[in-house]
Amino acid sequence: MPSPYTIRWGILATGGIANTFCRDILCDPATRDVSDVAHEIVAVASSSSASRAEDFIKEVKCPGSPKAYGSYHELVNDPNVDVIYVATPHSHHFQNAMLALEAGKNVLCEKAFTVNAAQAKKLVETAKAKNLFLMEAVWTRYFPLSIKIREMVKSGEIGEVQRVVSDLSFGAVKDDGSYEFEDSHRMLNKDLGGGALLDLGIYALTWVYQILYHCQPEPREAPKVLASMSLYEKTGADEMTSMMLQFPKTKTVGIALTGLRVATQPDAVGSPASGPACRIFGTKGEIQVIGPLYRPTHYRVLKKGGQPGVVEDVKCPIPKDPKREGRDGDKEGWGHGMAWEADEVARCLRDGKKQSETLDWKESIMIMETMDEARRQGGLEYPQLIETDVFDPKSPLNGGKS
Ligand SMILES: NC(=O)C1=CN([C@@H]2O[C@H](COP(=O)(O)OP(=O)(O)OC[C@H]3O[C@@H](n4cnc5c(N)ncnc54)[C@H](OP(=O)(O)O)[C@@H]3O)[C@@H](O)[C@H]2O)C=CC1
Ligand SMILES: O=C1OC[C@@H](O)[C@H](O)[C@H]1O
Repeated sequence: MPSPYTIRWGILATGGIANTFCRDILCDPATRDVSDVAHEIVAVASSSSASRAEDFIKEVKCPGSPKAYGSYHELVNDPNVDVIYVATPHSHHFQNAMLALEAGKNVLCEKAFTVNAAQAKKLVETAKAKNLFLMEAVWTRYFPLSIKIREMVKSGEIGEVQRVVSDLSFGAVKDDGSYEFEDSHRMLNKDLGGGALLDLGIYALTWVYQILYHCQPEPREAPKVLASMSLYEKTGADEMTSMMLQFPKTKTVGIALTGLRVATQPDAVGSPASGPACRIFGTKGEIQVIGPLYRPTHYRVLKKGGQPGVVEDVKCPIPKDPKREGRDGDKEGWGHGMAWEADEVARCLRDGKKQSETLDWKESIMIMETMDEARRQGGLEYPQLIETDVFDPKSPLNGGKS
């Protein structure tokens, strides 16, 4: 068997999702039936210090001898790195991804891609000009469950799809109504691009887009957007955003909901008892996706005229790597579902592709435009430092060092 195409990752930031991502890409690809590509972590950077990067390398039990850097600048200039994973808060994505692209590095950037569409366009222009790969890390799109559902929609399994309703909301408030997060936390802090829309709303929109936009035949049309938003009185970040997307040519409608005060599934995350988090309505039936919509592992197909109570009920568990030690007492081993998007990056690099067909630049920009429009209607603006589309390698968001 030919050896897998192995890509060398540089990890930019050492927070929660960087940890999960690294553990996932260090799982044996065979556990998810992958043999054509593989991953290696060759460098990690923390804006705090090189010793924080060293600690992180130990935390994720990274094999080999990855470099530990105390600045993002050093990381992007490491000649051994093929691709940078940007895992900072939303506020930082544009400046950090530009830093990497300007240094000639391919980029996988966490969601939401940027703070606004103008920034996303600048990233794309730069990737194009420098002939580099660039992708927004919406991992959910690469789940086998998502691929299967898009195939069912395209093949007409539930007839013509007319409507999608999707919701990703956290009930993150205590009994006294105050938030479980500090106001300075990235979920609520406008300096870090906080609020429901950029953090969670992107997934509700992902489900609308991957069905009603992505499954359209070319040329695909952009939606008209009507939004309602309520802002948290203490920080001004959005705590509830509801969007209606109308695609006039196909006469379809998507409703994307997100919020921090009420939960999609108040009983338990992943519980079907609270009902599906996404409903895809077709003329011959319906597909229901059980949440959470960022990491779904369960869907149902209901057919028109079917026997009452008889549904196709499908579970898609995320493979674990039994050879890796359990995480935080998780005896099942590692594997959270993030490796599929990393496999896509590896295949694109191997095949010389600069963007992923599953979430291409045009669609990422369009989703940012939808969020811009929701923010315009809702009156949500972020500080100029994080809204600017002017790249500054010395920006405090890049660690302030040149
Ligand atoms: N795909 C998914 O399922 C998930 C995606 N995310 C996305 O990942 C990104 C990061 O989220 P998460 O890992 O939860 O965030 P964390 O706060 O846990 O980590 C963010 C990291 O960014 C770096 N950073 C640099 N400047 C700042 C700053 N001013 N304030 C805070 N952190 C800073 C820090 O790393 P260092 O000090 O090493 O530089 C920090 O550890 C977000 O875009 C979020 O939307 C988050 C959770 C899940
Ligand atoms: O992307 C995400 O998915 C999981 C959530 O817990 C997190 O807030 C968000 O950033």
